[in-house]
Amino acid sequence: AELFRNAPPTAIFAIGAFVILAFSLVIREFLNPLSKIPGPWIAKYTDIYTTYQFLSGNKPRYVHSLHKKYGIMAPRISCIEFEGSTSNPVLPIGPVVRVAPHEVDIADISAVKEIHRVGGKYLKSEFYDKIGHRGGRTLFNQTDPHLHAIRRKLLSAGMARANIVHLEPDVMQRIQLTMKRMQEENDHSGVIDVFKWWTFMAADVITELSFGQSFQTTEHGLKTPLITTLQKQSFFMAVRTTFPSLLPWAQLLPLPLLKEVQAGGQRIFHRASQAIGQYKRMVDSGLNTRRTLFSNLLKSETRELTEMEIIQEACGYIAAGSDTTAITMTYLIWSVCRNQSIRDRLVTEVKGLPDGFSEESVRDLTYLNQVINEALRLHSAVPSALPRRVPPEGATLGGYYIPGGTTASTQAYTLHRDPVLFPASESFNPSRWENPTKEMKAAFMPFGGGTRACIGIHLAWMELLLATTLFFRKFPDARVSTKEGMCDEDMGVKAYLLVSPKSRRCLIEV
Ligand code: HEM
Repeated sequence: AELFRNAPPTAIFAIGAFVILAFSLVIREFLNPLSKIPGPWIAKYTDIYTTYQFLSGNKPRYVHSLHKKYGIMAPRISCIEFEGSTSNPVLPIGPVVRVAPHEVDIADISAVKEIHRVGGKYLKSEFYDKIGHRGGRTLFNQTDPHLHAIRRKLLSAGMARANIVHLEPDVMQRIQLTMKRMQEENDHSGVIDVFKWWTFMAADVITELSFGQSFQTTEHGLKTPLITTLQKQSFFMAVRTTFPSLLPWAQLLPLPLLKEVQAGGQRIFHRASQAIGQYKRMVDSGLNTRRTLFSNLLKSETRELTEMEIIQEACGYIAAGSDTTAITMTYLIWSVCRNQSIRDRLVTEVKGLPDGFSEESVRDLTYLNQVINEALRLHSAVPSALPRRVPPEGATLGGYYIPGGTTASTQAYTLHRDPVLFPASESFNPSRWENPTKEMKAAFMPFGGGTRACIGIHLAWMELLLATTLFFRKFPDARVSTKEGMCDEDMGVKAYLLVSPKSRRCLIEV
């Protein structure tokens, strides 16, 4: 009391305001239905710690640790039911955890399936509004379901399996060139940086298929600013979505990182607009009749998207279709090369193919498919939260009522590490896919799911099948190098929306 009597009025006012604020926060939290959901205390009041984990490239691991830690406190769901089957009645990880005041993460498979259902009501959250460079809208970040459906319909024909099959020769040639260039690097320096070459390969495939002409990074073999941007784009996306209001001021603020993020987006946009402009002129003058992913959209009689919309879509394809494939291939090669028995079994299978094999003939190779599935499981290129908004009426997910407007995220990192479905989940074991259960298949979501599932899945699978086969046919003795200080730590993961190896390299000796 003595202290208060002598305190200046401003201090008393400040303390009073603080007490009232703290009290109202506690009351609000007490009345909030989300307060029943287990999670760390800080997540009830602020998203600051989760944002810190996101910007540090650690959010998927952090959220997974919450599922493990708070699993014990969660109400038990009697079972996860799928048609005709019942799984283990005890969930070993928490089905729902709170990660921020208005965000929960869901690992209960039935709830995940409901969220990512075709035609479902869980729309992409406002997180996606902030992804595009200068507010650009693409299929990937469109949050309006009606506009998304129109755009998806337009782009689906190009990405359909029937069309992708026609593009196989281009993909095959590009991968063959990548093998040749890898061999040259090995002859020259004794090691191959496969992360670099897969990034070149994937960037060239998607640009060639989009514009009828690749950026030719495989030919030049140089890490151009564009390639560096692609390798850093996941981090750039994290910055863009965390500080959206600062970005328009990037040129005026003394923050080099913001300038770099803006310049990166600008670089991809500039290259895409040049390439689309050139391709369109050739199509208009009848000089280029090569089939591409955008052929139909560029024909003058059926022009349904403006040139600007096609450029933005092409930027989206470059961003979504290059790093994802390159990362998957890099971790696949690294994982296989670390285990001689896995490598030898795969080599035996692919060596048996005749020269001049096609994708058709590798599509059903048993062990090859198991290896790819396991790489997509353990080293998902998109392991992180795919945030969706709970519909206005609210929903019961994983045994909890979640009010409308809450962000319900799901992350492949946790789904792919369910210890019941994937025992010894941290080990790379392709044989676990010999006889996958329905539950394993349901939990396996490397390409997302439902209406917003990856449109590039057929192209991605074609690249993964052909690149893995060609690599192990050409380099049957491939092993992880220890030259230049290469060690497991280099392959530690930085995970934003996409992952990348910490050191941005993966050295292999062949
Ligand atoms: C191994 C390679 C790939 C992986 C793991 C992958 C993964 C994913 C995932 C998880 C999503 C859902 C994202 C979300 O819900 O927010 C997605 C969507 C998407 N992906 Fe892929 N992707 C791959 C390759 C490709 C390729 C080659 C393309 C080619 C352009 C592509 C284009 C897209 C697009 C445009 C979307 C948005 C679809 C929509 O919202 O309708 N992806 N991808």
